[in-house]
Amino acid sequence: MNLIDTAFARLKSEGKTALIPFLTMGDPDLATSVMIIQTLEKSGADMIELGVPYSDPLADGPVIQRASERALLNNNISLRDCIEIAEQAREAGVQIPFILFTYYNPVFQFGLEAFFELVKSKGISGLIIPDLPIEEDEEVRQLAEAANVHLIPLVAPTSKDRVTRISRKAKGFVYCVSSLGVTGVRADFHTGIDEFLGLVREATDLPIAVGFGISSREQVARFEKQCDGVIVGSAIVRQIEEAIPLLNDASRREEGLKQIGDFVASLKG
Ligand SMILES: O=P(O)(O)OC[C@@H](O)[C@@H](O)c1c[nH]c2ccccc12
Repeated sequence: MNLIDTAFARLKSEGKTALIPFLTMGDPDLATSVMIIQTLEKSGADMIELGVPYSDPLADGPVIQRASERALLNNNISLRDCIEIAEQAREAGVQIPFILFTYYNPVFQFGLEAFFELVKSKGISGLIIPDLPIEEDEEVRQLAEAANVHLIPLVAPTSKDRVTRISRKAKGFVYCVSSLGVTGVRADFHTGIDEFLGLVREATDLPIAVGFGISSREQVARFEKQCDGVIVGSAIVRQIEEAIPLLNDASRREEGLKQIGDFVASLKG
């Protein structure tokens, strides 16, 4: 059994929807990332997407691009550092599942076998690689399966014809992208989003989660009816960005963490 499966099974029995925050690791620094992860769990996160900063985040909007730049410029953190953060958070008592979020290049550079050896031993339960299409993911999928790490696919409203093929191979949950374009807070979503979510629901027995552009309790509530999980990235990364002056001042760090935690708790309702 994988922590993601047990989390969704518990939430389903409670009639609840998972709140899944995303954060960029190493922003503003490694030690603070562990504290933010603890804060996210305390504030109601049911699992967390741990984002590996990357120099060319092609699918990311400005907020996450800036977070990646800060993490890479300030700390030049590596993929290994990011995975170590997951282990430190576990050692600090965080129980919720971790989903490592990385573009393919850092994994390829690291070496597939070595990557899954490391991931397996550090308590990572899921993996999202947004630029790895199913046509090229056979080797990664087999290694992930052997490491009991769920390779979670993305489906977009433009890929209706691929939903069935992608869902058939999916593990953990299916990530439904709510809108076209890059990540970032939005006022509204793709016009056909409701029937798209219905299409994905029909195509898989796995939980489905929706992400892109979600930043308020109202928007989370809107998707809770149709989805088993709601992913919030940029809105939370923006809160982290705004809190950096507090987080960097030891005497005001708790105040900064509370600011982030209160925002996440407000999404949970
Ligand atoms: O930031 P948003 O609009 O809340 O969307 C979630 C997103 O941040 C996270 O899942 C993510 C971060 N980078 C990505 C790149 C592609 C797909 C998804 C992502």
